[in-house]
Amino acid sequence: MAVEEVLRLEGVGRHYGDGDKRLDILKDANFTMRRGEMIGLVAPSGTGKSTLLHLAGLLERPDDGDVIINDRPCGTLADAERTAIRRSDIGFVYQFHHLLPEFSAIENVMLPQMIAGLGRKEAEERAGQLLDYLRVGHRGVHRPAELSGGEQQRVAIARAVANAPIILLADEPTGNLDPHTAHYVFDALEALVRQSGLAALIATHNHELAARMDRRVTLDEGKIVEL
Ligand SMILES: Nc1ncnc2c1ncn2[C@@H]1O[C@H](COP(=O)(O)OP(=O)(O)OP(=O)(O)O)[C@@H](O)[C@H]1O
Repeated sequence: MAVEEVLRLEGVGRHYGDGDKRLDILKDANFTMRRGEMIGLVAPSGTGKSTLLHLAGLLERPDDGDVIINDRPCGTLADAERTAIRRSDIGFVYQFHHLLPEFSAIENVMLPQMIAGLGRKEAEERAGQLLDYLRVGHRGVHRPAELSGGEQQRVAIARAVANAPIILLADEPTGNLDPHTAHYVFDALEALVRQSGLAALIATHNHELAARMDRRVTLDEGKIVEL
C-alpha cells in the first residue's frame, strides 16, 4: 500500500438475507482513499451508502474481501482490535447529531478524548479550540437542545475529530439542514478536513456540495464507480 493510502476496500462483498430474500448490496467492491482526499458518495437511496460507510468504519464486517486501514487488514481482527482502530483512526458524522442531551456542547467533544485517556484539562482545551475553529465556541456551555441545527452539527463534527482520526466518514451530514445552513456547515467541515489532512468520505444527496469535493463515487450494481 502506498504511504498516503489510508483506506482500501478490496473485493468487498456484503449481502443481507439468504435464498430468495438475498440482497447483494456490495459485490467485489474496490475503493481506495488517500490522505487529504475529500470524496463525495452520491448514489440513490437504498443502494448501499450507509452499508459502505459502516464497512469502512468497521461497524460491520464484509462477507467477502477485506477492509484495510493504514496498511492493516481488518476483516478478521477481533472485535476489541476493531474497536480500538475505530476509536483512534475513524471519526463519524451522521445526518442527526446524536449528541448526548444531558451534556453541554463542550463536554460532548471532551468525552471521546477522556475515554481515550486524555486528562480533563487537555480535553477541555482541545474541545474549546475545535469549537472555536468551527465557530461555535461561544455556545460551548449549552446543551444540544439549546443549539440550532447547524450549531448541533458543528459540535458533532468537532466531536468526530476530537481524537484526531485519519479518516472521517459522514452519512448525509447536512441532510437535515436548510440549504443555507447546509452550505455553512459544509464550509466548516471542508475547512477542517483541508486543514487537518484527513481523508473524508461523505455521502450526500446534495449535488452542489458533491461538486466541491475532490472526487465523486457512486454505487452501481454493488460496485464502487468513479463519477
Ligand atoms: N440489516 C439489514 N437487513 C436487511 N436488509 C438491510 C439491512 N440493512 C440495510 N438493508 C437493505 O440494504 C439496502 C441498502 O441499505 P443502505 O442503508 O446501505 O442504503 P443507503 O444507500 O444508505 O440508503 P439511504 O440513502 O436511503 O439512506 C436497502 O435496500 C436496505 O433495505
